[in-house]
Amino acid sequence: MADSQLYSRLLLSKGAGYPLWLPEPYDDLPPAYTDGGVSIGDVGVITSDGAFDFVFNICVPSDHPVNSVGVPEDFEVAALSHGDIRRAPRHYPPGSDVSSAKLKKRSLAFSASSGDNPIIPAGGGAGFSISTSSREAAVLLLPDGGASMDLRRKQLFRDYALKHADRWYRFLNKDLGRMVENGSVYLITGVDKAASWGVACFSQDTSEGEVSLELKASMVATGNVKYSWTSTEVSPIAARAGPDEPGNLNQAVFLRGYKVMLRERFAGLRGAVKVSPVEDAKPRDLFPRKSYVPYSDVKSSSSRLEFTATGSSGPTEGDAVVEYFPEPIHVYHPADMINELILQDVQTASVAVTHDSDWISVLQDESIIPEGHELYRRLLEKYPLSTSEEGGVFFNSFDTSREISESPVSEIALKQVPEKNAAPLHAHNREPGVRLLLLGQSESGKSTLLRQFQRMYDHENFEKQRISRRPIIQSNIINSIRTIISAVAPKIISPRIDSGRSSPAEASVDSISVPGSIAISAPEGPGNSSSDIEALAATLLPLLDAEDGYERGPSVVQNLAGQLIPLPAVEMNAEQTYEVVRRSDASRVPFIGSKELETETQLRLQSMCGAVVRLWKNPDVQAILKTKKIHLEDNPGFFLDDLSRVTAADYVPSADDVIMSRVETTEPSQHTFEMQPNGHTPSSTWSIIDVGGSKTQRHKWLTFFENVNAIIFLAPLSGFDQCLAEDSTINRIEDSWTIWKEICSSILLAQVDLILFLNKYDVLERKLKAGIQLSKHIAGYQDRSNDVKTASAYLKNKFTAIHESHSSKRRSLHSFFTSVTDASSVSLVSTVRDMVVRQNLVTSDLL
Ligand SMILES: Nc1nc2c(ncn2[C@@H]2O[C@H](COP(=O)(O)OP(=O)(O)OP(=O)(O)O)[C@@H](O)[C@H]2O)c(=O)[nH]1
Ligand SMILES: [Mg+2]
Repeated sequence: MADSQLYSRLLLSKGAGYPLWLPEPYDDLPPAYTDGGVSIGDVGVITSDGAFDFVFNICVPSDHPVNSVGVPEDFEVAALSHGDIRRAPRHYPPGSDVSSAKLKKRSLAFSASSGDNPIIPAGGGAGFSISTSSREAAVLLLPDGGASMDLRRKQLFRDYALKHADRWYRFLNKDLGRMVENGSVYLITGVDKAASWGVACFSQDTSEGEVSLELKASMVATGNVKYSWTSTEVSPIAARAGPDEPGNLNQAVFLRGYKVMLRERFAGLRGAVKVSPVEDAKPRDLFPRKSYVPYSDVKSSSSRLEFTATGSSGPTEGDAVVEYFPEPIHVYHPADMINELILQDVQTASVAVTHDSDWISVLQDESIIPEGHELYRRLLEKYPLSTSEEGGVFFNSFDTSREISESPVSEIALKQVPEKNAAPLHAHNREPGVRLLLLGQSESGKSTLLRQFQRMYDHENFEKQRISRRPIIQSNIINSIRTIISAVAPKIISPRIDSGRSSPAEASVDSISVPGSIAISAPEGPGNSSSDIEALAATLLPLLDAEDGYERGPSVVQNLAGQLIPLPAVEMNAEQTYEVVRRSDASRVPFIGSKELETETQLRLQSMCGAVVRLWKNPDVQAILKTKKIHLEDNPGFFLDDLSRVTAADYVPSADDVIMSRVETTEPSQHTFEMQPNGHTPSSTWSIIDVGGSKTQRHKWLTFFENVNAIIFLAPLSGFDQCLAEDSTINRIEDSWTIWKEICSSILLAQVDLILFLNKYDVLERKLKAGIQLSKHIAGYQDRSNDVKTASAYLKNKFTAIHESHSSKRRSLHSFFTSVTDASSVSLVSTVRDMVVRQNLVTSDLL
C-alpha cells in the first residue's frame, strides 16, 4: 500500500476529515494560491500521493489570480457573507498530535553539545520524540500547532455542487484532460492548516517492540524553524516533515468537504477516456478507470524513508524521492463508496454528494474506518436520503426545518400520487402502522392484489368503484377485438395502425358502410373463407374507432412552464367526474372518456355483441389464434366469454369483473386501510403502495423503500413463454428473476420482510396442460416433467435460491403459489395480513 494511502486509512478514523500526506500546496500554483494554501471553496482532487490538487475556487471570480487555469462553463461565484466561516486559530495547540495509535510523546530538550541550533520553537524544546508499540500507526505532529476553518452555510455549497457537478467533470476531463475518476471531485468546506508538520506511518506484519522517532527542529536562513525526522529504527518507516520553506500558515493537514459523483454505472467507468464533443459527452465518456477496493494494494514506493541504525543523524526529508504513479489510481475516500451506493439505490438521481461530516458522524470509536457499505448502512439509519430539484441526492444531515429546498425522497415521489390519502412520508416522522409495498413486473397482479385488499378491508369504497370500472372493461374488450382482428385480418387493420389511427371516414375498408352506433347487419353463420372472416372483422372496426373517439379528449394538460404533460392513468375513483383509461396495446396512448362517450361505447358494444361473439367463436378464427399462439383467455382483461352480460346497457361490473379487468398503473398510489381486530391481531392502519411494473416505471420504486415493513413481490409464473410488453427481447420469468435479485440484494431493504407471490398459478397450469413445454423456454428445466407441480417447484426453487444468495443478511422468506384473481386468494390476503402484523408486533412497537 502506498504510504499516503496507509497514512490516510489510519487517520481517517480520527474523524477530522481527509488527512493529507502532502500538506504543502503544489508550487506550480500561482502565489495567490500558494501563500494561503487550500481555501474554502476550492475544487480539486486528492492525488494518489496524498496531496490536494487544486483546480479552481468557487468563491472568487473567474478572473481572480487563483483561477488562472480557468473555470467551468456557466461559472457562478458562490458569494460568502461575513460570518459564513467559523475560524478556530488555535484549534491545535503547539506540540499537538493526531495519532492512530497510542503514542508516547515528549519534548526534546535543547542540547548544545549535540550541535543543535540554539532555537526555541513554538512547541518548546528542540522537537519531539515519539514512540509506540503498535504494529501499525500513522502520526501527525504539529510542533507549532494549527488552525481550523469551516463553512457554516454548507447547504449553499451542497446545492452549488449538485447544480454544477456535471460541468465540473466536463471541465476537468474534457477541457483540462485531467482524467479524474468519477467521484473524485472534492469541494472544500473546511480545512485544518499548520505552519509546520511532521507525518509518519508504518505497518509491520508483527509487532517488533517499540518504534521511536524524533522530529527535530533546526533554523533555516530566513530565521524560521524547520523540522526533520530522525530515527534509530531498522524497520522502514515512511515519514515526511515540512514545509521546506517555513513561514506561512498554508499547509493543509486535514480537508473536509463534499465529494461529488455523477450517475454512471461502475462498469461504464472502465476504459480509456474517449475524445468526443463536449455536448455529446455522456458521463461514461468522461472518466478513466475506477476501482473501489478500499486500500487496494498499489505499488508502494513513494517518499519512503529507509532509516538505518546509524544513530541520530538519519536521512532527512529532503532525501526522499517522490515518485508519481503514471496511471491514475483510485485514492480511497469513504464518501466515494457512499456516493456509489446512493446512486445505486436512488436510480432517479443524476448526482450524489456526501459531506465528510456525514460519515464522520457515524464513526464509533474505531481504530480503522469501517468499509463503505457499513458506513452507508449506519447513515441510512441516521439520516433520510433527500433529493434536490436538479436530480441530486444526499444524506440530509441538517435540521430539515431549516432546509427549504429539499424534501425526503419518498415525499418527492408521493407528490405525484393523485390520491387523496397520499401522505408525505418522513423517515423520522411517519405515521404509525404497517407499510406494505407491492412490487413486480407489469401485469404481475399488483393492482389486482390491491383490489383484493380493498374488496376485503375497504368494502364500501370497493363497491363505489364498480361502476367507474366499466370504461376499463370496455377498453379491455376492445383490445381483445383488436388483437383478434390483427391476427385474422391484418390487411384491414394494419393500414389503420400505420396511418396513425385514422377516423372512420378514412378507414381502408370503404367497401362496408358502417353507420355510427346503429346495429350492424353482419354476415350470419361461421365464415369459412378468409374473406368471410375479413368481412366479419370489418364490421367491428367502428368499435376500434369508438375507442379512438376518446382520444379526442384532453389527454395532455399544460403545466405552468407551458410544457405538455400527459394526464396520468389512475386506478378508478368513483368520485372522479371522468375516467382516465390506459390501453395495454402497443400504442399505449392514454385517453379520457366522458360519461357520454362511455355510454355511447357501451351501446356500440351491445349492438355489436353478436358479431363479436361470432368472430370470437368462429372455428377458423380459433384455429388462426392457436397457430399464432395467441391465448386470449389467458390475457389480462379477458371478457369475451361474458359478452352479452358485460355489454348490456345497464351493466354494472361485478366484484369479480373489477378484479379481472386490467389497467396499467402509471403512477404510484398509496391506499390506506383500517384493519379491524380479528382475534389473531389487533386493529391497525395499513398503507399499501401500488407502483407501475413496466421498465419505464421501475425507477420510481426506490422512493418507497424507506420505512417499508414488508414487500409483496409478485412473480407471474405463467410468463415463462412470454416477453415483456415493453421489451420483446426479455423473457418475463427472467425479468422477474432479475428484479427479484435486485430487491433481495438492496441494502435499503435488508431489514424488510419479503413475501413472494408466485402468481398466475392457474394460468401456468392451463398452459402446461395445453402442452406448452417449459423446457423450451427455460433452458435449465431440461427434461423434467411438464406437470404443474414439478414446474412450479422448480421455478420456486430458483426464486428461493436467489433470495438466499443475494440477501445481505439471513432472513426468512414467505412464499406462496397464488392466483390473485381467484376468490380463494381472499383467504390468503388475511393470512398475509396476520403474518405481517405478527411480524411487526414482534419487531417493533408500531401497532
Ligand atoms: N388468471 C389470472 N389472472 C391474473 C392473476 N393475477 C392478475 N391477473 C390478471 O392480470 C392482469 C394484470 O394485473 P394487474 O394487477 O393490473 O398487474 P400489475 O402488476 O398491477 O401491472 P402494472 O400496473 O402494469 O404494473 C389483470 O387483468 C388481472 O386480472 C392470476 O393470478 N390469474
Ligand atoms: Mg398495476
